[in-house]
Amino acid sequence: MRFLKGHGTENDFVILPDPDGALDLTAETVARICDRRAGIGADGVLRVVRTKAAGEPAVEALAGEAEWFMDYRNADGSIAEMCGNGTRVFARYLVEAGLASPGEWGLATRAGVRGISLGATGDVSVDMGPPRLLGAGEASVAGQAYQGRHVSMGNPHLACRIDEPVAVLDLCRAPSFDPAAFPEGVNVEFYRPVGDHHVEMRVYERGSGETRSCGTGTVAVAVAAAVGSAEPYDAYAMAGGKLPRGEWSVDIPGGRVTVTLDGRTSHLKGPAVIVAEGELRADWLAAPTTR
Ligand SMILES: N[C@@H](CCC[C@H](N)C(=O)O)C(=O)O
Repeated sequence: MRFLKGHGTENDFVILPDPDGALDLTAETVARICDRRAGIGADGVLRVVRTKAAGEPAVEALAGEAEWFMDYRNADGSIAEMCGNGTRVFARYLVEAGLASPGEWGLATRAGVRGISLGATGDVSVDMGPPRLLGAGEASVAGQAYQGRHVSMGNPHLACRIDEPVAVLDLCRAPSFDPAAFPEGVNVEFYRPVGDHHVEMRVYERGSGETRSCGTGTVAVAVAAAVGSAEPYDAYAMAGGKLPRGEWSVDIPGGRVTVTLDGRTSHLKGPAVIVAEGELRADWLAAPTTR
């Protein structure tokens, strides 16, 4: 099985080209590939498949709008709706492989079609769609509770503002949250304002643990920071289309991205790097997991 390795602000992925949807990619195989000691190691897998061959009727219905589908899997093998950094890396791969042209085009995801904009080299910009503010939530780390905003970017986020530098948080263990409020699980971000329209952030991702960056999380944080505490939580949830405006710099452990909110939608801009390519051995793939 051919693979490539890439990252976007050190959120790293194994890319599996599967244009015709021939791969039977199980959760166990994804978890083995993403294992950082016994596999290649990654925060997730990006399966590159033609939208018409996605194998999921809701995605195949997008084939008229987007030639390619990003089938994103978390490191534990679970399936997620969206991955912001993944869209940039996926787009850079398609262009480098000659499967798409520099310019503007749509990419299918489980959260819908996302607008990609990129040149032959350099940063990739993605129209991430309108963030949805869904109310309040709470996460706890080492017995300390933090209040946050529930933001949907197609996938669920809980963006918690903290007053201390994000570096001091102990994210060796998953933050706890109310499973009744987040039945599908949640990606938990902690952010602190460090300047005008500038925040630092760390994230504990559903299905992958702490990562060095999370694109959908950076947008969720920019929205939470823009809304601040001035508005009651439900006011934004109920006010259709009343989204904030402004450009935000979000510092994550893996670098910096720019998030632009224009009152209607959100844009994420940042780097995307293809690092390596190779072949997964058939005998390793076929062998049972040994520890
Ligand atoms: N790292 C991603 C988000 C990946 C999915 C997430 N872990 C989930 O389960 O929702 C990003 O860059 O957005």
